[in-house]
Amino acid sequence: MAVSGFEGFEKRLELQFSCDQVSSIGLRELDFKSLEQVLHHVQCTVVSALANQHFDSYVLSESSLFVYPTKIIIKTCGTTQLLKSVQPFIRLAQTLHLHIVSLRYTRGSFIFPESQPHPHTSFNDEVVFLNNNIPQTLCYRKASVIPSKLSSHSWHVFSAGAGAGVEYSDDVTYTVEVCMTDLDKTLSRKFFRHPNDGKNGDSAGKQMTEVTGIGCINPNAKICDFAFDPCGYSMNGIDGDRYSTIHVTPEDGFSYASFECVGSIYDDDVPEMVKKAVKVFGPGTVSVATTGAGDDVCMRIFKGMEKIGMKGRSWSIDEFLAAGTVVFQTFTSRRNRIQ
Ligand SMILES: C[S@+](CC[C@H](N)C(=O)[O-])C[C@H]1O[C@@H](n2cnc3c(N)ncnc32)[C@H](O)[C@@H]1O
Repeated sequence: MAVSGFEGFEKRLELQFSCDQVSSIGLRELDFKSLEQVLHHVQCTVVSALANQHFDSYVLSESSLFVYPTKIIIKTCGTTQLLKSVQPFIRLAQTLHLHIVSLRYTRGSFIFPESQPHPHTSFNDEVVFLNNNIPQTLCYRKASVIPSKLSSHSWHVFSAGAGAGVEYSDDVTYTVEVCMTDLDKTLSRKFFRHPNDGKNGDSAGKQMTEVTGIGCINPNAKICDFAFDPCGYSMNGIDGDRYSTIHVTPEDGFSYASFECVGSIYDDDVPEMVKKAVKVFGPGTVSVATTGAGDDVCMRIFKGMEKIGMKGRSWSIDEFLAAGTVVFQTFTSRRNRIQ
């Protein structure tokens, strides 16, 4: 951990691959040892895993990894070097005759930016690194920092694709990334372990899932959870072909929690899930970045947040040829106002 405190804000990478003849399991064919070697470059490890017929999910020492037949999603926090996984993942996929067709990198604003190692020393450094480490075939590129009215919350996006709209052309799903800071202190305490409780990371995590209400956010999801010692919590939820994930840094002074899930334009349970997830933490500030959803989904998220006492502070939109529309909303709790 950095001397200042633990950096909760995750870096997130989504890599989409394609192949002339994709086997039914595609990237899921990669052996665990190869994945561990990539994670070694990033500087994190697997602490727990869960899979179904659609994808594999891993809880990491710093956040999560999801492996689908043609897609990898990895988010890591702390001082991990996430972008060092780009080339190794592309090379591993090539061994299965899969080639990369799009990449999306997103993150919020670090609480402790000065503690980040290269290439995460600044967004500019990250963009230079990405431009130098992805193939020329990903020629539709754009980097943007989406601002908000809260100086502590901006949304950093880099997207690259082999064709305009290649990633989302026939995709009916969208992604919601929620970042929460200044968590309610009483609720945060639930993410601290009890000394000598005789539990391990898995059983303590299971108990946290139950007592905090996280298990009720999507009652259909199977959950893989882990409690860190002395505090901290991570979970992956799997529901058919959709994942959800929560990570919690409960320490006072730099408390942070994130919720991420996938929605479909054909159903409308995501705004309700976002509302339930935010209620678990009672945060002072919340940002919600929605990628590839329509206005009505964003409006329902906005209204849901206002219903639970959050005041909408900003709503910004940016367009990415390779990723679609990104809507970035911020909120503050009516219990306090943080600039
Ligand atoms: C990995 S978890 C969740 C990460 C997530 N991005 C977040 O901050 O919400 C981080 C929390 O676990 C705690 N923790 C305890 N042991 C840890 C370990 N070995 N590796 C990473 N975090 C650990 C940290 O202090 C922090 O509170």
